[in-house]
Amino acid sequence: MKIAKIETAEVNIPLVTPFKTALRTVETVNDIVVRITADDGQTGYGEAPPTAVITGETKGSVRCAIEEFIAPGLIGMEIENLDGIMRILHKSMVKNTSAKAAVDMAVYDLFAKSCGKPLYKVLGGCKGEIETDLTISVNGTEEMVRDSLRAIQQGFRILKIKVGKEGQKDVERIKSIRQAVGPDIKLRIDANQGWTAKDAVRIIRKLEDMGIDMDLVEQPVNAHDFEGMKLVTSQVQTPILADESVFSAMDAIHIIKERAADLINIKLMKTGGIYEALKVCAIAECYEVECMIGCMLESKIAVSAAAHLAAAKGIITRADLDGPSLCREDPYAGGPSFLGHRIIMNTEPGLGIFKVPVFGE
Ligand SMILES: C[C@H](N)C(=O)N[C@@H](CCC(=O)O)C(=O)O
Ligand SMILES: [Mg+2]
Repeated sequence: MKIAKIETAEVNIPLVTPFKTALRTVETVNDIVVRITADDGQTGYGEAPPTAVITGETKGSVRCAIEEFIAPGLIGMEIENLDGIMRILHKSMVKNTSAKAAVDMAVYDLFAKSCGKPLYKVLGGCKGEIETDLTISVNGTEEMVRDSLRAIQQGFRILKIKVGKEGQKDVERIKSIRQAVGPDIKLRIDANQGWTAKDAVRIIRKLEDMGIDMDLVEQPVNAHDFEGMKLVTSQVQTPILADESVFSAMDAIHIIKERAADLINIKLMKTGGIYEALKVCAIAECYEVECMIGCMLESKIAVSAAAHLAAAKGIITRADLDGPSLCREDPYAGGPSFLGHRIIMNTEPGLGIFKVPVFGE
């Protein structure tokens, strides 16, 4: 089975409510999708969100990277030569990790289809189901409490609370949500780089002193502030998760060896896809550092690829794969079922997705 054609298109899906973090506010999932067609007519799908504030990519840069730099080197290659494809893909240009991820997942989709198995089984996994959290956007405290209670009514047992706007208000936000949801709901706190290291230590310690239990605090300080990450990790009890600080396997080695975080958030859009994400998993396994699998504002194609990786790897113990739950509609057919907090893996080969309307299917 050879790669015959690589196409891109744009998908636009409104969100249920605006998605707000310390870095940005977004109202729609407006991503680039990829279709790779093999010479026997089989298709593989991928997706890349233009998360300029995190990866530096835009819709235009993703399309240009795929069409002008990545695709030309891959046309005609045998899908069975997965290692060769990945080496060429990753050498095609530096950075542009979301563009690479979209092509990488479409290749893995086709590879798994050629094996006749769902991707997570090809990757050696056997988890048929995984649990995701749901993100609560950063807003006024009352609105965040309301959104948290609604999420619980929908069945979510883990909430990812966005903060990082104003230190004192963030303490109020987290305290009020904990009081409203009770002790059994897990709270993950994501500051999206919004605090200074000293702020972060003060805020987290204050919450700890009030007896407020947090599953983890994600990316408290600037992505490049390794010393800050190290300081926070060493000064608080709550586990610190590196998100924007870890893109590649080399970043993971650096963060882990420096003890600059307790946990790592793997996102295909940061690693450049499954191939590099597997290396991050291997490194994390060596050091027994647990990982979370996360997503950007992605629809079901990209989040399905992440779910397959999570279903395959034991070192991924947490999932923040709420992209499809944040979308108002699901335009695709097939793939894992996203039923609130439950993600049930597909039994069909590959990612399982078989209809992507923007390609006229
Ligand atoms: C959507 C997911 N729950 C999430 O919060 N992802 C990112 C932010 C992604 C974005 O801005 O698109 C994160 O920081 O973990
Ligand atoms: Mg994050």
